[in-house]
Amino acid sequence: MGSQGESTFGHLPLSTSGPLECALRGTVLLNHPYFNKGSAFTKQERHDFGLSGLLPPNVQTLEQQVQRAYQQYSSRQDDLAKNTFLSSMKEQNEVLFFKLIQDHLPEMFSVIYTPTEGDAIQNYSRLFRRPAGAFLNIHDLDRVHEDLSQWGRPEDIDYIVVTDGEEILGIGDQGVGGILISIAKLVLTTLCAGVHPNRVLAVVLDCGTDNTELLEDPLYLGLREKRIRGEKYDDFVDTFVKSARTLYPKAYIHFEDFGLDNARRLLEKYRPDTPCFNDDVQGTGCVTLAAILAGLNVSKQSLSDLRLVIFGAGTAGVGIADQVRDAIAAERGISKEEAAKQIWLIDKPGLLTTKVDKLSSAQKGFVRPHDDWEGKRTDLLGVVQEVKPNVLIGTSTVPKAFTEEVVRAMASHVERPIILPLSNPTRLHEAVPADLLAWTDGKALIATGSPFDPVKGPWGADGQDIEMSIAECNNSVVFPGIGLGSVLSRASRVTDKMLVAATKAVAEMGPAMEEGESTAPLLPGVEAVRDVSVRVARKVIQAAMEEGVTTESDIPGDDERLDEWIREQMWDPVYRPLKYVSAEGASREAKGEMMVVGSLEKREEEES
Ligand SMILES: NC(=O)C1=CN([C@@H]2O[C@H](COP(=O)(O)OP(=O)(O)OC[C@H]3O[C@@H](n4cnc5c(N)ncnc54)[C@H](O)[C@@H]3O)[C@@H](O)[C@H]2O)C=CC1
Ligand SMILES: CC(=O)C(=O)O
Ligand SMILES: [Mg+2]
Repeated sequence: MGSQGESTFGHLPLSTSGPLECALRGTVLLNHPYFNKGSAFTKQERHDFGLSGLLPPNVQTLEQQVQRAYQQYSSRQDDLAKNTFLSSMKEQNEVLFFKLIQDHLPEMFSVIYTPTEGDAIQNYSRLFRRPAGAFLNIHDLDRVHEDLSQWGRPEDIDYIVVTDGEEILGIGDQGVGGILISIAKLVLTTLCAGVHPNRVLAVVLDCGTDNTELLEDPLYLGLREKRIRGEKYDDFVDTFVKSARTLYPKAYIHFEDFGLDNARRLLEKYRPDTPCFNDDVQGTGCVTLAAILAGLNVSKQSLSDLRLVIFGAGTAGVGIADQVRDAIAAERGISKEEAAKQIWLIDKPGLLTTKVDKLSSAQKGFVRPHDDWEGKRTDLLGVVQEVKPNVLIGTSTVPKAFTEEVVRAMASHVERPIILPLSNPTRLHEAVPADLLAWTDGKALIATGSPFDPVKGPWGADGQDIEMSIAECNNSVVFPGIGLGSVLSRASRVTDKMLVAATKAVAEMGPAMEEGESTAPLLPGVEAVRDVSVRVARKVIQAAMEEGVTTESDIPGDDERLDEWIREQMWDPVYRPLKYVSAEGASREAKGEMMVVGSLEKREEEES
């Protein structure tokens, strides 16, 4: 990037401060979301960039703009309208967009992410105003490289999120609308981990859709045909990965919301020689293991005591099982096969035993011998009664599957049942916290896939009412930090040890660990996200160094300097002074030829 300078550490940082060179003027500048400051352009800038007469005279601060934007946001009738308002603001003024959300993160998190983003994705073709991100078409294999090449030079992209739209946020196949999950995850990497918003790329691989509602919708914007699978699909994904690697060799590739058959298969294919990560498998595995570790800390148990039942053995469920199994094996010094015996997976046929047909290779590592279960109930209640688990996880998309009977059966065997209903969006949760607490007399240790309000009840030491905060157990707690650490260290791969390090960092920052309080949330909340990301990134970088997979040479050795090095490179939503440069010889950044280059059409009604 043209305006980058040397950092105090003597290497080229990802984000910088100080004046920003800009070759745009007048309305073109006002319509460019990266450079636009709206009413906050200073008098000097208005003079230098030909803005006089294009703005009302009062020069305002970013804080005043945030105040106005928040009022506008609050006046929107419902969460989907708020989500649309924010998307529109992102197209007008990026700094204001990120600053507004950063200042109201606990309130807005669920509007920019699950559950509201799920509604926006379901309505993508109806709400569509302007395109954002890269749309790749399975029928245009020979165009993939060129289509992808428009987003910058080799050094311009740090972070790519790609989806094929098949299994979005628990709402199933959303076809081309999946582009919005790629965009939402990138917004979180910037908000939570300071990844530069202009150095990222959102991609959807359009392979058709099996969602009949979309196929029948005349306004649907994606390929109107059944999903293409098999060799053609694999060639398409492979062409994307190879093109991305060639065009943007430094970029980290984050796979999101691929279908069950593909998520793990693709991860295993590309992991050995690509800096890539599957959030639903690995991110979910890490954050859930962190919640379990925090819960066991409260119940004064360890991984050796763990008896884990997972309801819904799909991408997320098996991803969690893998992560937990590996942690047990490491802690107990036993084989993975032995460690897997502490985990029971349930899917549609009931408990996965050797008698169940059509098991995926990933599920096979966790099957129980059929003989052990001959004549026993293998439904959720039966398994809970038999196994007496201390941890129960839901990744099934079956709402209310954790019934009162199931939960009471669990609580009758363990003092502090750890219960994690993780299915998104909110309406698909296997149970809601208020019920779980009521059925367990406030004993349940809970974390949920989408955010929930605190729950009040008579669970204080002397029976007095207390309010319990409910931790959100969502991969968003951990993937931004893993991505930041991988990008900053330019890791050539994301190894298991890097993931374990990330998990430990999240677990140790959870209030339940830090405060040792039995009513404290199991995981850190959104208000702590940036600190969590710095810690996760530090641990990930240190693990990457131990593994010998870093390609960045200037990484400081000690914790304090490393934290400073990380923080220094995190992007912050602040206005930088603009310095006019003529277009001739100007950098691509100065000419606005970067990621967020929007079309110059008239903007939405919102003022910025
Ligand atoms: N909180 C978080 O960080 C995350 C939450 N999730 C959520 O987890 C849920 C599952 O996601 P994926 O694993 O990607 O989907 P998936 O489709 O791969 O897995 C769902 C599994 O549940 C099983 N299932 C469906 N009905 C069932 C029933 N009646 N009894 C038992 N099993 C049943 C399915 O057969 C499938 O194996 C979604 O709601 C998703 O939003 C996923 C990733 C991260
Ligand atoms: C959180 C997430 O990644 C999912 O629900 O798919
Ligand atoms: Mg996901």
